[in-house]
Amino acid sequence: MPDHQSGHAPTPATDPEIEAERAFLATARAALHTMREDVLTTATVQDSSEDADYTFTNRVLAADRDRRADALVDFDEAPLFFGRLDYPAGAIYETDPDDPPSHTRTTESDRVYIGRRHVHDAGGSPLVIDWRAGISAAFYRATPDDPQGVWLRRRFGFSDSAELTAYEDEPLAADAPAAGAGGALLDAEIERPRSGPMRDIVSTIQPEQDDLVRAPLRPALCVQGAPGTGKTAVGLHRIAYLLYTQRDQLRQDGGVVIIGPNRSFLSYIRKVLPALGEVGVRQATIEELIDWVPVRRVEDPRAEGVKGDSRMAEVLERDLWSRLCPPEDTLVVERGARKWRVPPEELADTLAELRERGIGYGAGPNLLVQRIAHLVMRRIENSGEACDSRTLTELRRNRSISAAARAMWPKADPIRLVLGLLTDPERLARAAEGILTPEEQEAIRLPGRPRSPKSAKWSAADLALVDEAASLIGRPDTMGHIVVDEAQDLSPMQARVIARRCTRGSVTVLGDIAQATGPAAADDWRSLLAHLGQADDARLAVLDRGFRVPAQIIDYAARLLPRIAPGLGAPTGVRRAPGSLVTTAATDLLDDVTLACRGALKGDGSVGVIAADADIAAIHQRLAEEGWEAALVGETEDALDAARLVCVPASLAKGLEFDSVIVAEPARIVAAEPRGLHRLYVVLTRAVSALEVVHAEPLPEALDHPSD
Ligand SMILES: Nc1ncnc2c1ncn2[C@@H]1O[C@H](COP(=O)(O)OP(=O)(O)OP(=O)(O)O)[C@@H](O)[C@H]1O
Repeated sequence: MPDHQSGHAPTPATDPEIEAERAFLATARAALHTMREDVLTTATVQDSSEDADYTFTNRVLAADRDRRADALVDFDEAPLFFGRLDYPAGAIYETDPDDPPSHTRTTESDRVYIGRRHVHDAGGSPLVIDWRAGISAAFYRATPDDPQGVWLRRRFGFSDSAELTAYEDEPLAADAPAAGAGGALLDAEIERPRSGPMRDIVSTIQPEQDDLVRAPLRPALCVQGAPGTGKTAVGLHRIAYLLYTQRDQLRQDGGVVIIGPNRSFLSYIRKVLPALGEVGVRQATIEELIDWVPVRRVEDPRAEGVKGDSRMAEVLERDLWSRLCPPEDTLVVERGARKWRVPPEELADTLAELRERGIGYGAGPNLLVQRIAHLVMRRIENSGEACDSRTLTELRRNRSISAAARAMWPKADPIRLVLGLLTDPERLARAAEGILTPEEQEAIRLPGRPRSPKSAKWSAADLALVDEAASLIGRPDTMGHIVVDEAQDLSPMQARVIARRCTRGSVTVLGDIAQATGPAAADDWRSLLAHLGQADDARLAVLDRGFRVPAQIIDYAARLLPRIAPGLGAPTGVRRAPGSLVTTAATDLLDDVTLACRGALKGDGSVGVIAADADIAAIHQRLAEEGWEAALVGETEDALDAARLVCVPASLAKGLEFDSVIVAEPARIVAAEPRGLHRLYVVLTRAVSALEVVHAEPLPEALDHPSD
């Protein structure tokens, strides 16, 4: 990172201002260390007896202590603070004539240091303020037009080993010291070469992003953003912010989960929240969230489209409730020497009345037993015999009554229910009549003739069906807040999976309609939000400044937009990088991809080679033969950490980024799937510095001859 202060002058290593800031950083680090030691040495044992309750309490207290200590770990590679706000003296801190001035409270100004976590000294005075605190918002939002009381904003520059090396001042009030043109540290941070997992952006969150990060828990927030506009970054920082402001409520409500499109992506983002001091957030794919059965099959796109359609919810509901079976015979209950009879019409009425109450299917059998027991008890009472609660308990356990209830309201298992429906054409035809066409019914049959859940080859789309069935039978566990990234790919049935888990409507939805590749993906946010149960009051926000991709590359990829998302405008790249885009007509694809890699590896940062799924293994092998250590995304979970050169199947490129990207044979990426052009748009927008498109076949027409 270049050294700059107040414009573009390099900061001399011996600059007394830098020395003073470094000394303060060392003080803050030492104070954080002491805070952690204090937590770790806090006694947690409440009672040393063997009493189970106390043992449990002790365990909870110890776990809480460990969590708090984890959140106070200082990171070698991340600076403890990254910014400073100067206010006129007395504006922030109360002045006590007995207190001598300090580094944060000088005679001219009150200084607020903004960092990853709160640090205070032994007397409890703040040294560093958590970026999520209310006062820190001005660091991200204050402008000369709206200084929010701030006199001067200072940003710090750090080396890779978190050594403070530079600062840059931005005067916000008219009487603040003037500075030259700033922004170099910000630009340098945004352009820093990429390698390994995603980093946090806490020091450079932009005002439009900050507005979303700090948006309240409700209403639901939906962010449409072009590639590289910071949606994922916003989602992760928003989680950290919400946990800071409403940790207890979120924990009580079931915690926070972030849902990403696949394991490689989740591995890519895994370090961001811990770097922000948040260690307990679950990161899962939607399949992991609803892992009813192991997924062993990739669904055919046509079947996936039908299985993901919300009409399947109706089919499942109809099939489940068709299991109710009004009795044909009179129920006879023997009790001692007497027999009590309930005719089938009365039992059928009871069944119908329960059904109309809108209870979950799973609650039915018990309630029905109770109702029938009551019917019998009333008969006993009418005969003059005195009954009490014991009579009712005894009747509820009566075998004839439970057998009748079981026959009328059979127990249901969600996995077996879906298995039965998708393997029995007649049953499916009954449940889907008037809802699915015969062709659609045919398309969603499970392959083979599986007899048991174990022998069936389930797909991810089947999981959402099982979850829907399970939700008709019982209630799933709910969560305090759910962030869904790449949400444009959710099928309506998957959206319903999420909707029923955030019953308080607390959800953040991030995505880009232009990047929707799922066969059942929505074409617009309003309809997806309706499936998420947020039709009425969700806030829909747009991010359109692209931080990842240089403008030249965005313009090139945006040629596809009129075809794939006619309503969406092209994003604005915040950087121009002349020469960042090269297209190479290859004579031999593998040779030319190899050549492109050789060139890209001469630069800094990561190199991603992206090709159609069917082609990537051959490319990977060829690069290995060249003697390069190339990782293959999808082969191991941490492929992105394993090497600088990474091969990526097009279907796993979503959400990832590399300094240089080489895209091999776009036409084959397009041809590989129904939404191939959308996939190509994703693939072309992964580069931070340079993109080389290598093609032996003609380029897709939309790219070669833009229609606008
Ligand atoms: N305010 C910022 N300061 C520095 N870097 C930023 C900022 N906002 C975004 N970035 C960087 O831009 C890149 C793209 O961000 P991110 O992955 O969050 O975008 P996205 O909108 O989710 O992209 P995609 O649609 O491709 O998944 C990341 O490297 C991120 O760190």
